[in-house]
This record gives sequence, C-alpha cells and structure tokens, in this order.
Amino acid sequence: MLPTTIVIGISMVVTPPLGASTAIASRTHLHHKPHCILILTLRQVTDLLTATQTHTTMPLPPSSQTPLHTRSYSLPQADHRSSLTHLANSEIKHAMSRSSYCKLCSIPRREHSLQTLPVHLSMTESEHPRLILHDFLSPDLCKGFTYKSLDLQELEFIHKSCSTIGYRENVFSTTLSHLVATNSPHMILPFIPIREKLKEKVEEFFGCEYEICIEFTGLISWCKGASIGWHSDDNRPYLKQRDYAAVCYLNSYGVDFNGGLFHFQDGNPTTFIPMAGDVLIYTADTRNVHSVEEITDGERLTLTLWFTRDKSHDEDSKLISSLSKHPLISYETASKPQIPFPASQNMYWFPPEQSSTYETGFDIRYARLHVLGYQICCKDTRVNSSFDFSDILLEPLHLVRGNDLFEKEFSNILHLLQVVQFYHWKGPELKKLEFKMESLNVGPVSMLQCENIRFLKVEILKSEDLAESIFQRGICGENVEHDWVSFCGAVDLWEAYTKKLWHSLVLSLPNWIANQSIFYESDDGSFDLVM
Ligand SMILES: O=C(O)CCC(=O)C(=O)O
Ligand SMILES: [Fe+2]
Repeated sequence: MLPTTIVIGISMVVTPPLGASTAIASRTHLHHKPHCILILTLRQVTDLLTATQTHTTMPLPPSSQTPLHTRSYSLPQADHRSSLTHLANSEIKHAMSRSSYCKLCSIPRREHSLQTLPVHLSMTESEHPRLILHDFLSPDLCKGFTYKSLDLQELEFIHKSCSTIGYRENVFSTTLSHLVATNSPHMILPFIPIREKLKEKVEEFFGCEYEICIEFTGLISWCKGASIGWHSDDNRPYLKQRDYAAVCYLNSYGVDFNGGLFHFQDGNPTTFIPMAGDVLIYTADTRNVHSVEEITDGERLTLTLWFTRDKSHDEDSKLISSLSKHPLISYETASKPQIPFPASQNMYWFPPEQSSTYETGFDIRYARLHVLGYQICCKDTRVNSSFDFSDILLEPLHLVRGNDLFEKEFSNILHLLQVVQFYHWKGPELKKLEFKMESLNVGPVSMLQCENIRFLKVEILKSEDLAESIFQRGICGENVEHDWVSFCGAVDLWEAYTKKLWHSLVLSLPNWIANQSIFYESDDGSFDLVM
C-alpha cells in the first residue's frame, strides 16, 4: 500500500497530491510512518507546500518541522474524507454492519492496524475537537495489560449488581465513590486499566499530558424513556471544572437497545451510533453541544469519564482519601470474604419521586432479580405489613426460583444480587465446569415461605409492569439458562473473585497513597475460573 499523509492546517484543509504528501512526510521526519495525519499551523502548511511545489532542497524553517500534533493511523482506503460527507445519510445503515465493518472506510474492522487504532478526525477539528475510536477495547489493544478481565461484561456485571438511581429520569449509575461506600471498594479495580487507557487517549489527542486529572468515572445506563437534549457537559455552575469527556460504549445499538443515538449539533460527524467497544472523546464546552435520543427499549450502558485541569476536583485524591479511612481495608482482612453493604433505601427506589412514600414503583435490586426470574424469601416467616421492607432487605435472605428455595443464606439483598449477576456474567463458562451434585442445597418452598415470598414481592415490587418495561427481560443479553448446580458453583466462585480483588486492593492501596494516584499494577486482580 502506498504511503499517505493528510495535512490539516488549522482553519483550513489542504489536500496535497500524494507526491507532495510524501515529500511533506519526509521533510517532517515522518517518512518512517506510512500513514499519518499532521496537524499544522497555517504558516507551517504554507511553508511546506511552497517548499514541496518548488521542489526546493532548501532547509525548511525550524518552526515548520514540528507538527502541532502527529497521529499515526491506518488508512486502508484512499479517502475517508469523502466518506465523511456522505456519512449523515447512510450512518444508520452502515452502523448496523459496524460490528464487522468500519463505518468510514468499509473495510473489515479487525484488519485495521492494531498497534495504532483507527482514528477518525473531524474536518472541523479545531472548531469541534472530537475523536472517535472504534474497538477501543479490542483484545489486541489490551495486550499491554496482563489484567485478563478487560472485559465489557465485567463492568456490566458490576453495574447490574451495584447501581443506584441516576441523575436523570430513567438513568442508573454506579460511581467509584459509591462502590467504596457500600463495602465494595475492590470493585473499582476492573475500572483501572480502561480508565488509564482513556486518560492516555485524551491527553494524546488534546496534547495535555500531565495537565489533567480524572474528575468523574461512572457506569451509566439509560433505560426506556431516558434521553437528554442539546447541552454541553460543563453547562452547570457545578460542572464548570469539566474540560473533556470520554464515553466508552459497553453495549450496542440495535442489539442491546434501540433509540439512544448520539448527535452533535455542529460539525462532523453529526450522528454517532453507539456500538460496544467504541469511544467518543470531546471537549466539555460549547464547541461540542450534543444530545442523546430517547431510548425506546433495552438498556444502553456506558463507562463515562470527565477530565479536568483543576486539581481540586481530582477523583483519585478523593477516592484515596476515603479508601485510606476504610475500616476494613487492611492486611488482616486481605484474605477474608467481604460482603457488600447497601446504601440507604431511597437510592434504590424507582421512580425517585416515590421514595418518600414507596406507594408505587419498585426497588431496582429486586426488579433486576425479578426480570431474571428470581424472588426472595426472608428468614422471619411471620412477616406482615408492620415490618419495614427496607430493614428486611438489610437482613439475611434466601434466593427463590419457582418452587425451589436455595438454602444458603445471603447476608442482604446486595450480596444476593451480586452473586446472581455474577452467575449471569460467568454462567456460560460455569456450565462447562463440573460441579459435584452433593453440594446442592435446594429445597421446596413451604406454605409459610410462599406467603413470605408473595408478601415481599407485593411490598418491594409495587409496579411490576413498570419494572419489566425498565429492565426488560431478555433484551439485555440475559440468556443464561438457570440451573442450580452451576449456580452453586457461582456462589463459591463469586467468593473467590471477591477475595482476589480485595487482596489486590489491600496490596495496591499503599502505593496509591504514596503516589496520590490510582494506577494499574500488573498481575493485579486477574481472575480466572480455573483457580
Ligand atoms: O451516553 C452518551 O452517549 C452521552 C451522555 C451525555 O451526553 C451526558 O451524560 O452528558
Ligand atoms: Fe453530555
């Protein structure tokens, strides 16, 4: 393939002929990079073109030899730029085949250079600085990490077992500070490699290495009815510190949800179709006003990060401060099983307007169990309406499916939900392992227990239809067919997983405190079913 260089001058686009591009590349000492984008000042472009067109061998002025930015990328077909102009009309059609083909150049995505991700730049980059990365989490990109579980589904597992009511209607979120507060600080470990990678990309693209810190990291899911109109991400006084956003899509349009297309108000591309593993990076100011269309079904899940230049908003410092005060993170607890502890009831009640009376709506933890076909039974078989259900959810519970009651007790609803979601994450692999039948402890539900189960359901799932429309059964890839034998295996493996992450956290924390930064350490937290 012939080498190609695109030269973009600030506020103008220059498309030199191939020969000129090659000459420019060699003059800027980039001839060793076969395909690259140079971002130059207008002056630099003029100097370079004049020199190239007159075939002068005179040395270029020193200022012209260093591009403002240089990004290598794979350019498998001649012209991404013309594709960009046609993009708006054909985006949806292209996106549907994007799982295997690149939207801009239509070549199979896996054939893109894997060392340098495909980088698609807007032609109006200086006016609307934004970057789209496809397959950001491809296994090849993650090769640098020995952490095995750079796994979208691990983040989905964390979200479905730990999320609370979010900041907008029909939106749910899992923040790192919430994980620390609910005795699940070890669950921040799976975020670390991807968080680092995203920060690196933002720094590289905006040329701000060592100048920014992460302000917020969160898993955010948008369910049926959720949307957001035109806005910039710094559009509130308390958000003014936000400089850049990176949204990593953890599931796909047309597969896991419908609706939810992302639009930029100005510049290209105008529409972005969320697909698992893709990342959108943009400035948080008015150069990137955007919106998200209403979700019409399913659950759209993202890992969203905001970055700031204001060190007083450094998320790492805040997390390290709360982790170092956490009473249970110590060498003594490093190998002890840990149990999550729920936050206050109102953080789990949907819709939030109902959380003062709980007259209608549902508890999101119970609803997530319900859509997977589970129910719960509490220890006290004499429950009646004088019992406060929010207290019951903090106490030991049994898991029920149909007429089967799983005899092991879970410490509270969050513990139970984590194990169930772990089973649905690891289920397909668990089914391949052989577990011994004698460890199976499942019995039939008694008449008294039946009453108890029904009572809890009525109290906690007041609006069953609403719960089913928000966390739609079957749409979100929850296709593990339940069997108690492999579920039993999941209970033990969940404990091993938790212990392993907790152990890594205990070992990492002193280094994080010393560096005042949360970073990935190799051999940290990798989890394998075969232990
Ligand atoms: O999830 C997305 O695609 C963007 C969400 C967004 O605009 C926001 O949370 O401010
Ligand atoms: Fe936004």
